Amino acid sequence: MEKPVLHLENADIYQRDNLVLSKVNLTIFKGDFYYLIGKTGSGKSSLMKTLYGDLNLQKGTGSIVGFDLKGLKEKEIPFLRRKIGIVFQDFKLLNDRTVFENLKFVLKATGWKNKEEIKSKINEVLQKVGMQEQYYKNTFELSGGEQQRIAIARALLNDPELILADEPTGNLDPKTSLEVMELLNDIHKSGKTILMATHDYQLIVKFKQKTLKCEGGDLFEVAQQATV
Ligand SMILES: Nc1ncnc2c1ncn2[C@@H]1O[C@H](COP(=O)(O)OP(=O)(O)OP(=O)(O)O)[C@@H](O)[C@H]1O
Repeated sequence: MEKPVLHLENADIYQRDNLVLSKVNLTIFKGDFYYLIGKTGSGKSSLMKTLYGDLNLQKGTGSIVGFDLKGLKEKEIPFLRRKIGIVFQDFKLLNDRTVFENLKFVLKATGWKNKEEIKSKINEVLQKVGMQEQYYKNTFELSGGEQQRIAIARALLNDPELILADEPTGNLDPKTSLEVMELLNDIHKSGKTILMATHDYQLIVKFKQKTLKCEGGDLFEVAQQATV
């Protein structure tokens, strides 16, 4: 049987000593797209943080892109993060450099050395997000939507097995949110696996996907019509 990209079994998600989500069971296969919804404070970001190694998995079992989350060692985290692409609400770009330098920084930090290969990879991901003309700009010169496109390009650099997007449209106006969502939708259609936390009901209705909900300390899958 095909190995899942992400598998959690009876996983307890903690913030310090607080149990945020209990006994989470979740399996995501290559090519899946899941929304993660739930009220403020219901545990979406805590789950995401556990998945990218920012919070420890203390109880239960979990594997993600071939890494065992239980007992994940500090030194393994950079290697885990090379195999997942992370997109944040606040973009988290380096604002003292250009678009090109932001992307080059990540490639260099993940072992890329050849100048031509670096240039060609950066060109490839910028083309995917429709930003190839803007490579020389400082990131602070870009609009929010453009910054998020660059953050998505950055997430694609190492051809990740899974993209974790935590409220990627949370700082964007409704029209720009739709454009960024269209981009994520295209990336999904090209074969990528995506888990996206969102509050944005407009997007959930327009781009129907499987949906997980955090509520009352539980995580469960909901039918489309029950997502409100
Ligand atoms: N750094 C922290 N230390 C302790 N508790 C935290 C921390 N961050 C979040 N929490 C608590 O964990 C619980 C879940 O928060 P979390 O940020 O995962 O929710 P969320 O669903 O992502 O919310 P939002 O939609 O507002 O981003 C909340 O009760 C919150 O107060």
